Amino acid sequence: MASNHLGNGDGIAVLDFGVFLDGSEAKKQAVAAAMLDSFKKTGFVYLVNHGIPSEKISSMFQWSKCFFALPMETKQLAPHPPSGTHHRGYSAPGVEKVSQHVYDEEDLKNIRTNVPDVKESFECGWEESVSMPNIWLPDDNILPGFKEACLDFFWTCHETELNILRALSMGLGLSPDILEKTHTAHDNQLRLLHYPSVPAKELAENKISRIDAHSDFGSITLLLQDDVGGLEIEDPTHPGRFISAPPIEGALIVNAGDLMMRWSNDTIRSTIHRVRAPPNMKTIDGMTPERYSIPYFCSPEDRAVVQCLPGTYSEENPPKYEPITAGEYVLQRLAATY
Ligand SMILES: O=C(O)CCC(=O)C(=O)O
Ligand SMILES: [Fe+2]
Repeated sequence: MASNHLGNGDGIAVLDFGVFLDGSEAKKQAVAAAMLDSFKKTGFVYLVNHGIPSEKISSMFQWSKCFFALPMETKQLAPHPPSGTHHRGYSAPGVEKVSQHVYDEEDLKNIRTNVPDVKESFECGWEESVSMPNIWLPDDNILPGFKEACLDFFWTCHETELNILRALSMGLGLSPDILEKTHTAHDNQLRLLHYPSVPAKELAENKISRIDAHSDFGSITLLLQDDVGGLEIEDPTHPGRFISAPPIEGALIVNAGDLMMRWSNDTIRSTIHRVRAPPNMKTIDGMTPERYSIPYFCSPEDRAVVQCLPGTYSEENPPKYEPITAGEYVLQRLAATY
């Protein structure tokens, strides 16, 4: 059932999640255990038969291409607000800069100017949210169907998220609904990402970046990528070294975020990852291929207090983190990205 893309015991496991969705209790438990094991070792797992229909995925990538192909002035009609804390709408290339725990304004400005992240993104959440309202193109006629497609995809991903959280809870030996219970407010974020074609040399020499090394903030992230490649994760056995997390046909990548790491008292890793030049890329006139990806960031509801779960600490291994509300932690990280 489990295989491994690196062909050894240390890499990211590739699991058949269909066995969890349809299997007997014993089979569910086996998938849950294998998933937890991969999260503990690498912070990542690949899932096939994850429950998101492949037609919906291709269609969402098509919508993403149509959106980013609009003229810049049109995309700017759904502008991401200047502050990182209202994380909705369109961000042009170079505007958002992902960094790892840098909060000083001056330092952030320097990082942003010296090595810009050459990507553009569109973020949305659930439509009725009052705390973080969506920002759409002002006229439905500009890209008819786009908003509906995003919202439909949002809810499809949410279902898969809940199944993954059940598996994780079971893996941790806890009641299957323990994590799900704090995710019913679906304060999640669907992100469409486009990495335009850029000069290969500048990317290879790190004069520009696609997305710099960072960990995700929330509980888990579901990540879909096209077949271009370039995603890398920090090698858990050699900090500072990165290994490739290549696209696998039909597979969803799931990675754990900082809140999951805190919840599990560091048993689960929130692994640093980045997007670099794709390996063995075919350039055209010195330019890289463009790349599209779709992350879906899952967060517990803002009020949820994230504290080490039963079974993850003991007298010899006390809790490493103070309890924090999810809202407080995520806002603190988001504020540093713009
Ligand atoms: O584009 C990717 O594959 C990764 C994106 C990512 O890590 C993020 O948006 O947090
Ligand atoms: Fe990420």
